[in-house]
Amino acid sequence: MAAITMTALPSSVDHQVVIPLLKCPIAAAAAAAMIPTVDLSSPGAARAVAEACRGVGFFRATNHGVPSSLAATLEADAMAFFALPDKDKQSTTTTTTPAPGPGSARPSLGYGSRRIGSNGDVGWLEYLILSLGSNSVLPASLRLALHEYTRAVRELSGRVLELMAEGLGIVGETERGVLRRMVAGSEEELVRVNHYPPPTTERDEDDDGCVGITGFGEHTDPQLISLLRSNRTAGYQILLQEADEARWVNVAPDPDSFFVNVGDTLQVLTNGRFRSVKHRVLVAPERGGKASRLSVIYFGGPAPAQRIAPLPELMREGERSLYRDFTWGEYKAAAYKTRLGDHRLGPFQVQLLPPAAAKA
Ligand SMILES: O=C(O)CCC(=O)C(=O)O
Ligand SMILES: [Fe+2]
Repeated sequence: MAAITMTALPSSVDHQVVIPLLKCPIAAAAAAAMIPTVDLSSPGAARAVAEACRGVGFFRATNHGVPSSLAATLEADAMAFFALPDKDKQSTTTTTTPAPGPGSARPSLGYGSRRIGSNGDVGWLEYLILSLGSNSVLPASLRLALHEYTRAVRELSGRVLELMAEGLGIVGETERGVLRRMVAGSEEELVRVNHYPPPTTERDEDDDGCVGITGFGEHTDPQLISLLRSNRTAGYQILLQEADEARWVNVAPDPDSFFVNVGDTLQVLTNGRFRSVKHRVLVAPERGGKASRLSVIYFGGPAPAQRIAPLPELMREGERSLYRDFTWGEYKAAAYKTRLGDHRLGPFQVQLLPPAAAKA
């Protein structure tokens, strides 16, 4: 097996943490064709969004209407933040919330490095995680940039949720807002800024190509929807299900687009018609490469008391729910007690999912 020796650490924290190695998957060029792209301004957008969510659970959204200047400003401010000394970054925690203990029902808000959640997951990254409703002690310009950016991305998320509903056949001015309304004003919206410093490594190549290290371990996102934008540094991968085989596929970075993920909650709300897709970030040492990956992800979740069950308007006669009833609060509590890669919907499932895209 190939070996990677880390010779530079992104932070002085936790030198003992051992970050797992990963094998690189198939070449990005071959993978590009497998990632659906939806032009959100096109008349067929609702149908295309639904098709992508049924098949892959993931798509690249173009013509999304979020001004590129907002992302550029945020990116510059976030990079400046991550370049601060560790002690300054670590003092950036939310003012109102104490750190959660192991197995807690909520993520630790504020700055983090290497450790993801409280159950032993680690990755080659540092990050900021903020609840849109919380008070954080961030440098003023970063706070403003995040505010402006998330305001635009929230709006985009609402539009995409409407397109999803429409693509599922829920039409009518009011009716198609069913998913959008679950997220808007729920106070369960999070934004996460991830910074993956370039590793300085010695690497070997094995027969299948290179290996890298875990930036962010494999998982599905628990909320309804996630919208990700990154800079030009590669690393994001999704697990593509093809017939009986699942394989990791590189998603070529595209700072002009948003990448939309179906979350676990949306899978349940659609009774398995839409799929939450497993994804991860691999940090691969490119020879001589010094580029950091910076990504910003908006997560849209419902209110804690929201009942999560298949939407009645979608259910065909005689169709049974694949899941037992639960609330978002219950799911969140269960999800944050697990490891990243666990099948978190498993304990809520009462019937196996049919093969992807088999349902109309
Ligand atoms: O940072 C990335 O590119 C993706 C990270 C991710 O999947 C997450 O934060 O849920
Ligand atoms: Fe994720």
